[in-house]
Amino acid sequence: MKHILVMTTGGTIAMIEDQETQTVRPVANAADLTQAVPKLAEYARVSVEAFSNVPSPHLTTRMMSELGQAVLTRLQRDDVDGLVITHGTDTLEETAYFLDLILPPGKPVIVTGAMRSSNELGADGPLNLLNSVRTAASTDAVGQGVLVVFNDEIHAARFVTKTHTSNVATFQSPTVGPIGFLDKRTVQIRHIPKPHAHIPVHDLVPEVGLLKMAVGMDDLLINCLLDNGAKGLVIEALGAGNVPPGVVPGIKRALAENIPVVLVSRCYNGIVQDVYGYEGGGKHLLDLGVLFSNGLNGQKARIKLMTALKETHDVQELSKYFDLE
Ligand SMILES: NC(=O)C[C@H](N)C(=O)O
Repeated sequence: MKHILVMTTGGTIAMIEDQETQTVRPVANAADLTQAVPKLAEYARVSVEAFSNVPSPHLTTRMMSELGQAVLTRLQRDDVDGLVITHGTDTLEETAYFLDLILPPGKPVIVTGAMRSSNELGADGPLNLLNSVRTAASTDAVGQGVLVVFNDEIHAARFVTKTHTSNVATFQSPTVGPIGFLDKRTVQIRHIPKPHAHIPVHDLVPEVGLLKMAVGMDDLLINCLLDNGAKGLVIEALGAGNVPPGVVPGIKRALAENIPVVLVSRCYNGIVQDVYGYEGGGKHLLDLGVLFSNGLNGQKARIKLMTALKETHDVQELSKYFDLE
């Protein structure tokens, strides 16, 4: 039987709803998670280790780096066949993608969580945990990069995103869909993710801003970030990758100061491209030296830039990371 290590970080999966106040708060012992699912023993020998017990909006980039190192050392152990990380759903996709970037391909690493706290009717944590252990113990999951298992679906970390504030089917992979699913009997991985960037760093550069574009915006916020030590910018552009003309001087300033600018779209589906040649259009931005994100959403492009900046500040070199997913 395979040995799967469950590392707990916190999140709603490790919370209970207070009946009096109707608010949700962390429980004392996150390790209780596995004890609540005796069926785990049918699929693997499971041990549990608490990394932290925080709601995921409290996670810092330093904690993310420390988690990355903790996961790396556990994966190097001969007696560990795979890892499941339980995590709050709010920033789950960022941690999953960071791990996907820094970990060598090999033993399965699954990230999961819950939308309903452990004592709520229809709590989804136990089944998500069981399905994650089943996936981690599956030979088909070996070498697929970090996966997110949620609501009977298996998603590649690089595309999955939280799409709903409360629904248990919140995790979706826009444009590409899930790579597989689970049913009562089987774990089915139906699509193999393409090779992706591997950036074997130990931590991230935190000073990377993420800015969403909206009608009539100018470069005020970009200048504010640059004046306050930003080392990189990710712009969530309009449509296929366009910004209002008033934003362009800020982008030019960033590039002149050797601050890389990465372009993603604020659209839920699709990728940014050099389609429009007008002032602030994708072609104009590409010609200025803006990097395109190859389908990542804003928060993931930010994680990639924060990670890649540990390796190089050279825009040409950085572009190689963004050519890959
Ligand atoms: N469903 C959840 O886990 C949400 C929670 N606020 C968290 O991210 O920690």
